[in-house]
Amino acid sequence: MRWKRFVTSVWYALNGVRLAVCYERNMRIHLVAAIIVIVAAAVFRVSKMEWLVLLITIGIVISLEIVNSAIERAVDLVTDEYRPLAKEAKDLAAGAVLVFAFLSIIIGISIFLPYLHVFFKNSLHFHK
Ligand SMILES: Nc1ncnc2c1ncn2[C@@H]1O[C@H](COP(=O)(O)OP(=O)(O)OP(=O)(O)O)[C@@H](O)[C@H]1O
Repeated sequence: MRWKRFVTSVWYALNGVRLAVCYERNMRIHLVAAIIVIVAAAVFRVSKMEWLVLLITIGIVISLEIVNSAIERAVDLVTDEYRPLAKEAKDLAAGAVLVFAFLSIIIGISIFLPYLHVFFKNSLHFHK
């Protein structure tokens, strides 16, 4: 049955997400950051377009972290000895996460900065 195979593969994929959340410290850091960003976006009532950019960014960071974890496991499966290629594979995968995590900080700052500016300006007026 085709749908049964589909449900099984979704189940395995969800297990992959569970493994990343349970065993990867960096994944938990990304999740905490994502929750903070989502709460801030709701509080500041960012525009629909900004919501989309934030959600895409969060999705890419989390997906990259899951792929990075998969590569780490695949490398560990091949060897537990010191191998220059194993190092390169792991460092390259980690580099991919780092590049996009850095970009996502810039995206977050450029979206929230105008809202923070208005917020602090208004609270200064309120205290005068
Ligand atoms: N078999 C290996 N041969 C050579 N260098 C390795 C090997 N395994 C890991 N390394 C190096 O050590 C670093 C740390 O490896 P480790 O397996 O602890 O993963 P990690 O990058 O610390 O991931 P995490 O922090 O998510 O556990 C790697 O980034 C890589 O530079």
